[in-house]
Amino acid sequence: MSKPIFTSPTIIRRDINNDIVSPSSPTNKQMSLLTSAMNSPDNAATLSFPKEKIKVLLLENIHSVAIQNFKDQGFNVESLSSALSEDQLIEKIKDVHVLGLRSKTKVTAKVLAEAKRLMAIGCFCIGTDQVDLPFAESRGVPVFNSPFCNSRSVEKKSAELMIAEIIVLSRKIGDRSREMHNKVWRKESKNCHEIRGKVLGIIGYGHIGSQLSVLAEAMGMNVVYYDTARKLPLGNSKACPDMKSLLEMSNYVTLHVPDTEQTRNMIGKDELAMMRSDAYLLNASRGKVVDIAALADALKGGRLAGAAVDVYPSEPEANCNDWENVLQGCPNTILTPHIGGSTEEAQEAIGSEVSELITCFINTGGSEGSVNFPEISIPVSEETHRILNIHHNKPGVLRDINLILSEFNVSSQILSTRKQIGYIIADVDKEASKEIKRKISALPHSIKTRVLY
Ligand SMILES: NC(=O)C1=CN([C@@H]2O[C@H](COP(=O)(O)OP(=O)(O)OC[C@H]3O[C@@H](n4cnc5c(N)ncnc54)[C@H](O)[C@@H]3O)[C@@H](O)[C@H]2O)C=CC1
Ligand SMILES: O=C(O)CCC(=O)C(=O)O
Repeated sequence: MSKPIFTSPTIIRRDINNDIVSPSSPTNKQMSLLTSAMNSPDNAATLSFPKEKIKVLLLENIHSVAIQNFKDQGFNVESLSSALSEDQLIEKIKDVHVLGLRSKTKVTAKVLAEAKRLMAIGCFCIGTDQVDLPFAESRGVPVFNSPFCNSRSVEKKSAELMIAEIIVLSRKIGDRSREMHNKVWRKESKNCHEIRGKVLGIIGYGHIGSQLSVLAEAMGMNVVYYDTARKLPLGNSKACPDMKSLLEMSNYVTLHVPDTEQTRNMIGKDELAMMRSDAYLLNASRGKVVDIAALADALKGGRLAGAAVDVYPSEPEANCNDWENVLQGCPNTILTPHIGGSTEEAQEAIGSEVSELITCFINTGGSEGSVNFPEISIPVSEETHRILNIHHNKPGVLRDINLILSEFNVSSQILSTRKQIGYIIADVDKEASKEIKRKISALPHSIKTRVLY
């Protein structure tokens, strides 16, 4: 899981070249630590940032380790405990360079269109469905996440949570506990079962699903899974040819798929009807994957033995005391407020990983770990300046860039493309960087160009 991460701005090591520095603070030595020259429509003139002018907006209570990492870089950090609505975000995003969020803030095309200075987005979680990734890509904004750190609590944290819920459902602990709090002593074993020897059906056998598979087998369960991609079966687990066969044979069905057009409402009335009437459904993936009205009907009608739900089609932006949901009051139903990734261990690891990926991108241009951007990095050199160029991926653009570069001494160069954009890093002679930057910025297909030195 660990990737080499640059936490310090090693490429930038001397006083800023006055030709490139913003006239507003030419003597600030700090400015030598980071110079960013972006040619987006709003800041076509060369811009150089003192580090404290890099504005980082963190939403949804991101772990303090991330705040500290950004502050250690000298960035200006604002951290809020809740999500922001689209309108609130549009208002705030205008002068933000780095946006950090978790699962609730929606970064729509409308928001991104206003984000003229945005250099990077950090999803301090696994899922990235809350960000319009193609639009961010088209604007040259890389999105980073933490695909692994969250996993054991969801995989690891979450996988641990799922194991806990499987046992709690099987022994009806939720209902018994609620009764005890209401003075009811009801000791019974009817419809309570061991999990050993039971079939766990995992839909989505990725990081979380496969971690869960290992834990479940260790507890004596038989694991089957269904995934649209070919997956290596871990331990004795077995792939199902289709979702129907998994639904029919499983005592527990657990969902670990991303939110996509294909997975929305993938469990509805028909799929619930395929499940055994003594089976349980668990969903800690995304709320829209399950039709919760149909699930509530099945639970109330006794057509399912219970459910554990962590995610909902609509979730509040912050903690509240007036949350309402159709699943409230359903028998043997555990409802949790999207806590699959909420352990201190996971939040700290995520905070650290994502802030380091973003810092690396800002300080060196290295884009490894991005989910919507060409992933490249090359070692930094003391001897050169670094040109970073993001451009529309059109025929001829590389020829035009290389024509410019061919006039100068280039010590290293790397290019990678995705559907819409190309990203090039070139290390060039120090004296030439300003001119190269100016020429490449002027190319019709350039989206953003930065110089690091
Ligand atoms: N409740 C919570 O707090 C958390 C929820 N999550 C959610 O869990 C999801 C899964 O996380 P990971 O396992 O890390 O993701 P992953 O990307 O490693 O695995 C997802 C798997 O689902 C499969 N898949 C995609 N579409 C499918 C379909 N239509 N049918 C069957 N399989 C399909 C993929 O091939 C992949 O193997 C995340 O996308 C996120 O939405 C993640 C962390 C915490
Ligand atoms: O903890 C969170 O806010 C989000 C967890 C989650 O859903 C994810 O990692 O995708």
